[in-house]
This record gives sequence, structure tokens and C-alpha cells, in this order.
Amino acid sequence: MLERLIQSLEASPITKRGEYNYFIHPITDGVPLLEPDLLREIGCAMVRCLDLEGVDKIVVCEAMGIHIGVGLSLMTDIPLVVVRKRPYGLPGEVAVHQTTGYSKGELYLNGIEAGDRVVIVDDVCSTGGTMRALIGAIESTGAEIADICVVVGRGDEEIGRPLKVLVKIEVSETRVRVVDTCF
Ligand SMILES: O=P(O)(O)OC[C@H]1O[C@H](OP(=O)(O)OP(=O)(O)O)[C@H](O)[C@@H]1O
Ligand code: HPA
Repeated sequence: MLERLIQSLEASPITKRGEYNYFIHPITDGVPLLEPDLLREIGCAMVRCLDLEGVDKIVVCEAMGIHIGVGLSLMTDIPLVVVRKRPYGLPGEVAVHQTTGYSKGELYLNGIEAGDRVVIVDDVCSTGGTMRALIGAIESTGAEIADICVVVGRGDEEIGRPLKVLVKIEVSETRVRVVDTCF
């Protein structure tokens, strides 16, 4: 079911960001271009993988969670919340600090209320810093997190909850190797 994703991941170029071996792939970087077949494959896999029972909102993080969330929202009719990297100052906005393997920043959550049942989806989970920040922000609103799924998992960082991963990879200085898949 995930042939396109697996094949394209294993063809990813690697670049260094400090000490971090950064793989470049259409799903995680938007370049060189996103093929509809690949987006559809991922959308179908996410629908199959996630517990969407009674879910009110899909939460994604700017920027590279957005296309994943849009696909899932169109397939499920569940509204989408985009966590932004700049503040809007709206009532109830939650600010949270994000640290990844190669960067630091602030995230701003709007549109989630106490009692909401949500799923989080993202392109990749690496150090888990972004996912931990998202979980903390959502929990602080009193919403319930029904499920979490990422397209690509690299590393085994603890996020304090079960994490569903479509494809697990290892990244060396020269290549990506797919080591497990969810189906
Ligand atoms: O597990 P982590 O180490 O936190 O890494 C994963 C995060 O890193 C990337 O986001 P990034 O902040 O680079 O922004 P982008 O989506 O704009 O590329 C990616 O989209 C994830 O959200
Ligand atoms: N590639 C693309 N996006 C990422 C990576 C990576 O290696 N790590 C975290 N987000």
C-alpha cells in the first residue's frame, strides 16, 4: 500500500544541518514537487490507520503538516486546525516552544476548545520536540487527543503517548533506509 512512499524515501538526497543528517523529500519539504498519487496513497493510509471515531478536528503544524491535513480533511469532512509559527493574538491562543533536531521556535495554537476530540497528524517525527509541544498545547486547552499519526518516523523519541508511524526510517550521511511500515 505504501510503495510510492517507500520508493521515494529511499531515493531521498541527504544534506547536513549542523550534525543532523537531513533527508529531503516532497512530503517533508514540498520539493521538488508533490505528486497527487503520493498524496492520495498517504491520505488513504492515514484514514486506515487513525482512530477517527467522534473526532471533531484535525490538528497539523505549519508548514509541512498542512498538505497532509488538507488531504485527510477532504477525505473525512473533519475540519482542520493549522498550528502557526506566528501569533495572531486571538482570544484563547496558546503559545508553546518547539525544539527540533536542527531548529528552535514558537508555535501558536488557535481554534481548539475544551471538550474537542482531535487527532494530530504531521509529516515527520524525529526528536519528538514538535509533537511534545503540540500535545502540551492541545492538552492545556482541555481537548482530548484521540490519536496521533505521522507519515515518517525517524528516531525513537518518547512523546508520552502512542505514536502511529506509516513508515519508519533510518538516515545515515548518505542514504535513507526504510526499516518498518505500519501495514
Ligand atoms: O521531531 P522533530 O525533531 O520536532 O522534527 C519534526 C518536525 O520538523 C519539521 O518541522 P519544521 O519545524 O522544520 O518546519 P517545517 O514544517 O516548516 O519544515 C517537521 O515538519 C516536523 O514538524
Ligand atoms: N527531513 C525533512 N524534514 C524533517 C527532517 C528531515 O530529516 N527531520 C525533521 N523534519
